[in-house]
Amino acid sequence: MKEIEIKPLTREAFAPFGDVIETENAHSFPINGGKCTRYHDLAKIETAGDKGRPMISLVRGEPYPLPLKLTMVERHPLGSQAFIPLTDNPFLVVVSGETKEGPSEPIAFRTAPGQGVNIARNVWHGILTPLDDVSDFAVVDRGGEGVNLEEHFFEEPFLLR
Ligand SMILES: NC(=O)N[C@@H](O)C(=O)O
Ligand code: NI
Repeated sequence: MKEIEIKPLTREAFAPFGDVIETENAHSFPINGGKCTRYHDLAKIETAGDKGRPMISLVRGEPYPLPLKLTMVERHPLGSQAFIPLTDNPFLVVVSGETKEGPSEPIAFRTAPGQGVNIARNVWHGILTPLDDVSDFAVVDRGGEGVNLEEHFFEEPFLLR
């Protein structure tokens, strides 16, 4: 099994796959008489297809142990998908590029406390993978008609560590 090193998540490294949702180095400005700071326009929500619309859900996820055997990735052809942690627990973000034969070798990131991600439409990714403890997330993705899930199972799994 080929091993993949899990790296810290950065906006730059994740840029080809979507957005990192965090306050660090974000465009921000005071609102409400200076009582709040707005970290503005951090991610692009994409909703394509018939009756496409953005929707917000909450997800409570069980943690996965590491090293993790990655057998598949998925993608959503009709919309983006954002995971915004509601705890300080880290989670694993796995993405793959696209080749003529399908997803490329995956890249694995570990979030810092509070970091979220918005996975761009049609980008191959691993399913939500909390680490360390049960974790809650706000999920912003696409509702509407049509099939918005495509899965790819690797011939050989990868070991993420
Ligand atoms: N289905 C769902 O809400 N999440 C998955 O698409 C995932 O990427 O975890
Ligand atoms: Ni997904």
